[in-house]
Amino acid sequence: MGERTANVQDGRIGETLEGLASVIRGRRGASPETSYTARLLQGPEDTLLKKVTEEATEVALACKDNDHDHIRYEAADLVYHLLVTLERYGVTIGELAGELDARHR
Ligand SMILES: N=c1c2ncn([C@@H]3O[C@H](COP(=O)(O)OP(=O)(O)OP(=O)(O)O)[C@@H](O)[C@H]3O)c2ncn1[C@@H]1O[C@H](COP(=O)(O)O)[C@@H](O)[C@H]1O
Repeated sequence: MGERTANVQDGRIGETLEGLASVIRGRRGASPETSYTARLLQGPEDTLLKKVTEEATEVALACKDNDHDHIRYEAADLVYHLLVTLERYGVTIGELAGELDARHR
């Protein structure tokens, strides 16, 4: 089931990431009272940076358990928090793609 879900998404990961990045960008001016994303974007820098570090650790722990569904779940948490981090520091998805493409051999 977990594998199947992942495979269905494979063909449109770019669309998914762009869509999520766009939602996150739109939360720049949202109220921190109603939006977790707005709290991360507008709150203390260290809250966001600590969160993205924690999420990376949670991916590593799920890998150590070799738990497929848990790895996928925590990876999604990490990607979301990474996208919020990129938005906060002004790095676009396009720039990220450019960096990755430039490394492609
Ligand atoms: N993709 C996400 C997303 N992924 C994770 N999270 C939040 O990130 C937090 C993760 O923190 P924790 O790891 O402590 O929470 P947890 O998963 O319950 O805990 P663990 O089991 O991992 O330990 C939770 O509050 C989640 O709700 C997200 N919050 C928002 N989004 C996206 O952002 C959009 C805007 O949402 P608002 O933030 O509500 O504006 C949403 O429509 C979603 O598309």
